Amino acid sequence: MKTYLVGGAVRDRLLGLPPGDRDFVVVGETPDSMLAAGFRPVGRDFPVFLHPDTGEEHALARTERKSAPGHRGFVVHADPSVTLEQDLERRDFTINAIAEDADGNLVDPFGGVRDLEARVLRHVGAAFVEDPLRVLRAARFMARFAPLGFRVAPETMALMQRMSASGELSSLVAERVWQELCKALAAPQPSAFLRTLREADALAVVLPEVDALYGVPQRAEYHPEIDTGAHQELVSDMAARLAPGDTVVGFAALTHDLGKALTPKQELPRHIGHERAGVAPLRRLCERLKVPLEHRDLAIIACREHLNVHRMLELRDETVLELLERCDAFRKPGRIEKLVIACEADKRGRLGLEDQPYPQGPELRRLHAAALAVNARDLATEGLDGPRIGQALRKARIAAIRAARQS
Ligand SMILES: Nc1ccn([C@@H]2O[C@H](COP(=O)(O)OP(=O)(O)OP(=O)(O)O)[C@@H](O)[C@H]2O)c(=O)n1
Ligand SMILES: [Mg+2]
Repeated sequence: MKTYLVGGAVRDRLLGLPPGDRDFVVVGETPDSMLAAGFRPVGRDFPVFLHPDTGEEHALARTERKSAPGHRGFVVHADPSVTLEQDLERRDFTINAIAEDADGNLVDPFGGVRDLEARVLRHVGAAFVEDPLRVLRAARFMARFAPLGFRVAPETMALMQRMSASGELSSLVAERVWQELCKALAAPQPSAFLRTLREADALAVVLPEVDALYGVPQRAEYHPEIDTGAHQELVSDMAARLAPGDTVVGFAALTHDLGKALTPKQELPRHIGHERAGVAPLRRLCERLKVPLEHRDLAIIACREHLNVHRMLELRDETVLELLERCDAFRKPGRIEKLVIACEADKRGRLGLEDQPYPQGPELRRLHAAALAVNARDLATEGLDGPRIGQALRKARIAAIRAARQS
């Protein structure tokens, strides 16, 4: 069987990055011969099979890579006459179109190694336009590779702009868009995802709520030199630095200020009420992209509460408890940690404040731990019951918060 390693695994090894999933392409086989060799099929529309021992994905060489509405992946036609080169020709980027045989020899007909060395993300050929998702893929590769010095080739950017103008991007299914956004948030520089999509005129199509922040001035006393769009970029990159790979924190950091696009447009805006105004566009975005509940819930909390967390040191003990209650922090204790990091990213994601400490974070963690240590069972043994136990619990928690603050 003629099997080649292809795509991300070859690319990342050549870049000296740790290996991720391995994808293989198989030449000269049919679905039947794969099944006869013990491979297991994946899905219905994919000529992709799992290796009987390793479980790794093996795709038949194919000449079409169209995405179809309603399908998560490609509708493809594979037949045993398709050559390796024909398969590589229809892939997205030259750096993803390098194959490696079992002896470690590279097959690189489109100059992928050269582009890796030159740090260029370049489309392979005219077939690039077959899948509009590739505009988003370009952006998420930039989130990962911009720190290594990569840029998008001008001819590829021009093609991406034409793809955006064609309107096809709006036909992408939610799951595929969310998957690319998630990969960008898990990368070291999510801002490069946003910038690449903006340059390609695609951000307004796939994330209009996020796009709306560009051109909106920031509150003057914070950093008048940049707009709210640039602020969300800095905050997203800071979140990626403080919690690498944590897309729940990353999504909350990205979306915490969506409301600023809706607060009155003044020359020196104060954005009063933006934390409440942001919830509606955030919910809309989450519904459209079918954002998982854990991501959605933290993002809504961060949006509504980020100002309270920043004001943490001045809040009354009762208000701290209310903040914890609104975060559902007693039933979901892991949440406060993530909220704190998203808020820290907001504060430190400001020009000149990158290396400043964020004392509100440790303080909220400490008070949360103190309030969590009070439990209803202890109160029940004091003979309380029903609604009185709820009141007693709140009182005891407020007392615990006060004691922790004074200690
Ligand atoms: N729309 C797409 C999706 C995938 N591919 C090809 O299929 C390979 C594997 O796809 P995938 O695993 O999604 O991407 P990787 O490049 O492997 O990146 P990752 O490291 O995220 O897995 C890609 O390298 C590329 O050659 C493509 O051409 N067009
Ligand atoms: Mg891969």
